[in-house]
Amino acid sequence: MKEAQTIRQLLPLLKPYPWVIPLIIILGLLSSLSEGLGISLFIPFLQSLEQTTSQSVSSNLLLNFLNQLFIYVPSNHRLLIIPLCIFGSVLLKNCLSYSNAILFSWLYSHISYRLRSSVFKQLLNVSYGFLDSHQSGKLLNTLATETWRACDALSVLVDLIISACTVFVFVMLLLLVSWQLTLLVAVALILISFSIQQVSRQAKQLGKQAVQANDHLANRMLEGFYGMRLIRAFGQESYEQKRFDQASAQVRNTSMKLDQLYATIEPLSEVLSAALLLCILVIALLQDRATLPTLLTFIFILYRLQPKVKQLDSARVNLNALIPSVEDVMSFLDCSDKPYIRSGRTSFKGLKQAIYFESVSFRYNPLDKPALRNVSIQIPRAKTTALVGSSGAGKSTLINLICRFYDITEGEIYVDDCPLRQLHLADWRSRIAIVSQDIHIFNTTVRENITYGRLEATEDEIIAAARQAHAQEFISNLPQGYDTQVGDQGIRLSGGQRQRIALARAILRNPEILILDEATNALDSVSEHLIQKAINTFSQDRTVIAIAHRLSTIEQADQIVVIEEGRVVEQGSLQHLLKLNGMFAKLYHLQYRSVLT
Ligand SMILES: Nc1ncnc2c1ncn2[C@@H]1O[C@H](COP(=O)(O)OP(=O)(O)OP(=O)(O)O)[C@@H](O)[C@H]1O
Repeated sequence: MKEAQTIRQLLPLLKPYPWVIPLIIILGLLSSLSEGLGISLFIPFLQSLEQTTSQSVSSNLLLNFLNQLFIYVPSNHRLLIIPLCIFGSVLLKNCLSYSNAILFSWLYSHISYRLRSSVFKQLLNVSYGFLDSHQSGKLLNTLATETWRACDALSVLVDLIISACTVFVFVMLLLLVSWQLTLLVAVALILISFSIQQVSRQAKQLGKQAVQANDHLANRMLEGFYGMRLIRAFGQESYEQKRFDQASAQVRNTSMKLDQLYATIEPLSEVLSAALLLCILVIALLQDRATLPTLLTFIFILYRLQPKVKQLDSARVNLNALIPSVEDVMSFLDCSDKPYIRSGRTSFKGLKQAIYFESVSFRYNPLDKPALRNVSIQIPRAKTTALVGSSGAGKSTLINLICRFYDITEGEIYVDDCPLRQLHLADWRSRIAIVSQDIHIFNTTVRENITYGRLEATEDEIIAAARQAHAQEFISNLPQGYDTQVGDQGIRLSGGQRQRIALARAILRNPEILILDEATNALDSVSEHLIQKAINTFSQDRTVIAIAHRLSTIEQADQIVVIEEGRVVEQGSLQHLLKLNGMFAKLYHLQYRSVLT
């Protein structure tokens, strides 16, 4: 049964609360029992109307039990006592159902919270390699939509359990009232259930299509957000609108089909059930085996059973439609098939001599060509190392490996004499700050953006960092100073201002190793001058690794590493490399000198 498979997948979610589902089942059973008892009490009540109770000794266990209940109640009091008992059981049933609903809402909110948190944690921990190979829209859809749908599956599961409890109790009652009629009902119910099964199969198919359509739509939304400038600049609004509408139409069509499918369940179930009820009534009356009160009670129980069976069927169909969402979230949370960057145990006390690359090779994917090949370099402490090379040479890859965003495929990186992989990851990264060209500015205040470098920094430290990054002046001219909201991606700031905020963030972190990925796009000369000045002061006595695009960085570097097609082709000081008259000298004269002339 597919439902059983889904339930098994949902079980890990329930693990932290092992007592809740048994409690829900017990409450569900008790509530069904009290409802069943309330309905059954109509038999002695109707019999007392006929005033036949005292003489009736039936072979029916249930009837005898109910008669025994009121044997000591004088018949003229029964008309009052029995309705009171019926009311009592209705009251009890509703109290138990209410408790179950409250318990479930508690469980639902706790589990959905845990699930969202686990999905986000997975997103933060899984290796970049995994993220690279998945579309961000798909990941966003998993986090934003499928997580909710997976929680809905849990809610449907609980509906299923409660309905199953009620159906179980009511079927037991029916058996006690008349097993022959119950058998007839059972055969008919199986037939009804079989027709619902067909609907259920279709629902699962549609559920899969719905997940795909949602993934696709989320992708289009993301592309729309991030590509907004490009779309407008290239006048592609109508093209993008068309692509978005197509993705949106797919979502509309699948969700409409799913809704239509859900809508068929109720009428289908009701028509088949009505036919069933009428058949039973006719058969029972023709056979004249049941007394009228018993028959009425049987039909009344059956009547109350109908919505429960319908609920059970809807729950099964819904559960099937939600299986793809559960699978999507569970497979994302499954740690066994994903790469992770594991932290080492050695704590990092500070760089003493150098970072050594020893015959390091790396490829992003096993089938890709290597991004770094057999790289052996030394990055000495408290010196500036400039990485130079043409686009796609492997400079950023080298930085990625130093930050351990990826793990090397061959060779070893040593921090002094300790392999990088053995260092405590958070320790190591806490000593690094990156000022990169693709700065991320959070949509919050200037202060929060700077404080991201060190969350516990004091106001004075924040201002000092901003001053050092030459950002204090423009920040104090902003409408609310440090409390100014900078907009999405810092849209309300200029490129140079964003860079200075990013620099202030790095300065506040007070890193031992500073990684600079210099902007290739030209900033205005004032901004560039200010940023360069700030970086120069800040770089003193720090280990700086710079992907160098500016002549000044190259000229101030203690060593230059030239990378081409993943290999280190030249290495040494500026003078040494110029004397070699090789690749760097060519690049230097062509690219950098031309900047001066
Ligand atoms: N996430 C990735 N997945 C797969 N391949 C990648 C990834 N990032 C980079 N590459 C590939 O690795 C090689 C080196 O790229 P890298 O980004 O290190 O170059 P780079 O020297 O920093 O270039 P640029 O100066 O243009 O930024 C390129 O062939 C690139 O296509």
